[in-house]
Amino acid sequence: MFRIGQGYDVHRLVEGRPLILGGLEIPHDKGLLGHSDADALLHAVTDALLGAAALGDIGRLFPDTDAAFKGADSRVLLREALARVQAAGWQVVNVDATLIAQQPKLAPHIDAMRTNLAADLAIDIGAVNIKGKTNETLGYLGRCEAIEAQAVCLLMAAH
Ligand SMILES: Nc1ccn([C@@H]2O[C@H](COP(=O)(O)O)[C@@H](O)[C@H]2O)c(=O)n1
Ligand SMILES: C[C@@]1(CO)OP(=O)(O)OP(=O)(O)OC[C@H]1O
Repeated sequence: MFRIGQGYDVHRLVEGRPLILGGLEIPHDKGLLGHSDADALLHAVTDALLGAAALGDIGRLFPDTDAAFKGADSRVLLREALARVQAAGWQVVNVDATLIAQQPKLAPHIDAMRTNLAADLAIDIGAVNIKGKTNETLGYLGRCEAIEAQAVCLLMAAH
């Protein structure tokens, strides 16, 4: 049996924060604001996993009112979500994601992000795809006020 899940996240770009995406620190003059490290890509992937397994969403598992998650490494949150998904009898088949970022250019960092995601999801790098898009200068994404992530995930019954 197979199940599909979808995830979405957006975080505001501000000065004085590192830009963390896919578990990487990417050189940029601004970073994403959030309770955790604000890794929008990993949050969208986490929600896609949880969605496919009908296990709710990232904010229910890791509330942004809980001091335990302040400054949290989103890779740790993703691995914990994966453990819940696996405990419910599922394994990840593949993940595909899109990052909408007017700046910076993400292409040089895509493979390193895929490596991190593949490691955290315990799947082959060939089962992880990440795409960068600008927003053609339109709206708040186009004005570099935020970065958005969208993800889909396919799960397969483990047994
Ligand atoms: N932050 C980004 C945005 C885009 N790319 C790469 O550029 C290609 C063209 O993007 P458009 O938004 O103009 O369609 C896109 O397919 C990506 O390969 C990027 O690396 N980083
Ligand atoms: C990750 C959590 C928890 O630290 O906080 P944020 O970093 O603000 O991110 P968000 O995408 O709002 O997701 C859920 C949260 O509860």
